[in-house]
Amino acid sequence: SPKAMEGLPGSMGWPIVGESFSFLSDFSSPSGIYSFMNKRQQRYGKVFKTSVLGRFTIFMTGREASKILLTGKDGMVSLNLFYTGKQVLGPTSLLQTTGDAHKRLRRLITEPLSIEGLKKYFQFINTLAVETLDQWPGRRVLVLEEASTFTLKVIGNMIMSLEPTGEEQEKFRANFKVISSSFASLPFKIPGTAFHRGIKARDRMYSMLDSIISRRRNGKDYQLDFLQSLIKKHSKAEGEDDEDKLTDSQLKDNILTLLVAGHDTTTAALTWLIKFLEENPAVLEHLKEEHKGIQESRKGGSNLTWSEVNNMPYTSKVSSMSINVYHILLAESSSVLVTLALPYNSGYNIKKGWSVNLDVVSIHHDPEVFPDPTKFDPSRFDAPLKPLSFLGFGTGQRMCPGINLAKLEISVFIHHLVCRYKWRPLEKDDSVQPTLVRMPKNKYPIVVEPL
Ligand code: HEM
Repeated sequence: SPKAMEGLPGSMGWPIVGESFSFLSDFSSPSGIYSFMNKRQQRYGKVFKTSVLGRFTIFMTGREASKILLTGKDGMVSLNLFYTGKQVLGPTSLLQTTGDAHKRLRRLITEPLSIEGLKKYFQFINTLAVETLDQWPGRRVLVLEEASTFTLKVIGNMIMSLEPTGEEQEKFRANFKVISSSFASLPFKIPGTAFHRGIKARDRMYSMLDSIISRRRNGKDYQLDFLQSLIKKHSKAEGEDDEDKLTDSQLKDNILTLLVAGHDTTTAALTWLIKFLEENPAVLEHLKEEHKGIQESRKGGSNLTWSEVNNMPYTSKVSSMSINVYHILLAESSSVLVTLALPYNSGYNIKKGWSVNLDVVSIHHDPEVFPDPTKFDPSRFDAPLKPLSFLGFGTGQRMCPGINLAKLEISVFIHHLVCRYKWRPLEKDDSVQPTLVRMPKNKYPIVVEPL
């Protein structure tokens, strides 16, 4: 309550609405919530309290704060999802577990996301990128929509061998979109609301998974995908009591978790990158040189190979750069599970149960690490960075397990895009959607021509 937070620097704003209006208006502006944070940091320092979107909360920034919240002892904080997000994802989602249970679950469900695990999906991703781009010339392309379809088809295929076209794919996409838009909706579960539609779509998605799981178990269907390996290696047989194995509910909750955690993030990263390349011609030229070089050094075959995609140093820096400048996830929101001392010798404690946000945007603007923080300069990744200064994929026990997949999808797509096409935007509008994952409001419309 505001009373418990008395004495802490910061302001709770107006009764009920708190500081939500200034938060939301800064959120949708091109500079994002950085201006909200920056104004308050100037006034109160690196730790301040506020009241936004119905939550009394603390924002902290800086590497010391990240150390406490991200790399501290496991079980000190848990992810602070919205009520609707928790309900939609289900109680056994990786995002809702902490401590040893989190470690165990994470080991089981993220196994196929290792570099070696991804190798067998490379050809699918490569062909899909070529086929997607073949459809781009000669029409108005909404990059955000196209990137969304591409990343969803990739993950649908990896998880359950969904074909990129057909009735099953359409149903899967329709349900996923409804689930996704209910994730941070108002918490009213009555017919007609986004939350109610989300729960219904989640139930339909789970029925679809139930029937696939049952076909796989009784041998009517066999595929070399993520679901098959989970069923074979890690799922509980009836009556079995092995903590290291998953029940069917855990399996479904966590498949949905991978879909939700991996989709909007990769879609946004790919879209921002394409936008930034067009706005930074020198970087685009340098990137093209890397990719043309790869093409020219190929003897005979014209297809991108697994070893080539793992050797694109400039592309890797450019991808990190776009995440660094354009912050896909702005803050990490946690609930504190044990009382912790606030950093920077402030003398205050954060009490058990409080909500704390790590402001990642300000960390990425730290002039001591990034002297010209808004400049699109991939050479900033030439030398190793100071620990905890780039948190685009988080760090510590909860560091993003999808980092290799995201980088693979982006590198393959960008390779084919810059080798074969040029593009220009149809509108100049830098506004962003007021959503959890930062995306361009106009979906970045472009026209494309073959080179
Ligand atoms: C560019 C794309 C992506 C970005 C920027 C991103 C970013 C992040 C960040 C910042 C976290 C929180 C880390 C922490 O708390 O320290 C996270 C967690 C997570 N990400 Fe990603 N992610 C991306 C792609 C993916 C993909 C493709 C997948 C999987 C298909 C994925 C699955 C997850 C999961 C399951 C978690 C939760 C991990 C846990 O709680 O242990 N992400 N991601």
